[in-house]
Amino acid sequence: MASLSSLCSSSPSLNPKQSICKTTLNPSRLKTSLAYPARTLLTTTRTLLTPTRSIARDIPADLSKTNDNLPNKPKQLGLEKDPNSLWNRYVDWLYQHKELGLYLDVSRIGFTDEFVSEMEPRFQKAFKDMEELEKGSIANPDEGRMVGHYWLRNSSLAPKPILKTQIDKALDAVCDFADQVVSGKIKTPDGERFTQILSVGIGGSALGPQFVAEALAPDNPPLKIRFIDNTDPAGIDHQIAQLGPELASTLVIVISKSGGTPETRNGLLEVQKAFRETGLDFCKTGFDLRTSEMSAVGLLPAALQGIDIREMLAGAAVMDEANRTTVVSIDSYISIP
Ligand SMILES: O=P(O)(O)OC[C@H]1O[C@](O)(CO)[C@@H](O)[C@@H]1O
Repeated sequence: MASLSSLCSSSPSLNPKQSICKTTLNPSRLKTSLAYPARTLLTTTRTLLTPTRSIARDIPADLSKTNDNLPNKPKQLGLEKDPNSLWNRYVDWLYQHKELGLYLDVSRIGFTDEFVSEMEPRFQKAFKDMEELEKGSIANPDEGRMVGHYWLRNSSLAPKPILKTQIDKALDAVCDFADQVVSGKIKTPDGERFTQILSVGIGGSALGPQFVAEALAPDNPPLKIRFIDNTDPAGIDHQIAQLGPELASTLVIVISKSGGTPETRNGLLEVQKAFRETGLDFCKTGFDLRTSEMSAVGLLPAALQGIDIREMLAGAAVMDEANRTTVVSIDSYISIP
């Protein structure tokens, strides 16, 4: 059985030197660190903060002064008012992907048929560029980087066999680690199950996991997740205070693609301090990754919440397939009968 101490020292699958994405795509690495409490001498003195009320709620907006009342406002082409035209436009422009149960209604966006025609060459260029990206073209010339997001969803698309192997191995490692945490094989140093995840990261290193947690996590996930995604000291204190005694069974995940973002480091230092103040050690391990919601950065928090990440990837691959169209027209949309 994997133990926490072995994990903290050198778990082979999580060893930075064996990172999949680090050596795969470019030297710039995303670092994801895991930290665990080492003791449960919990004597927190932090108190919950009283939520403040937004001042905007106290000042009613004057809705009589909308843009519609401004003189000389140019008529926005493409915004139909007639109910029949609106319905036809809806029927023409509603996108539906039956397998995914996805609907996208762009009919209320104020573009005209002429605009769509004018943009056609640019659409075609975008489709071509996407095709090249999937094949491994350099998308970031400064850093000589390929963009492998599509391969994460379907590793057989990776342009080199070694990339495929590395992607598959990383996915296995994430699944294995998450399974062991969720099943309780990997425990806190006191032999308790982990109950909480605290994700520390900012901007792109927080938004994907936040979105997935909101959209896909079960109502009662095996581990609940919370985020420190800004530098607001009161907000950080609030997150830590809300953990209460469960700080002792919290798995901290620190995400940063550069590894040098001051805000993320501040968050990490604050969490470390909270551990220290409550008598908990903050032992670290880490692995280097590429930044993408569909890389370990997003997959690990998702798997720890009980989300079937292989299914999530399969769904994304189906959406990728749908996006490989080269047609932007009402003909490519499914009409409402
Ligand atoms: O992932 P890193 O390197 O910590 O960088 C985070 C920063 O990168 C961005 O995600 C994109 O530039 C910002 O929103 C954020 O401040």
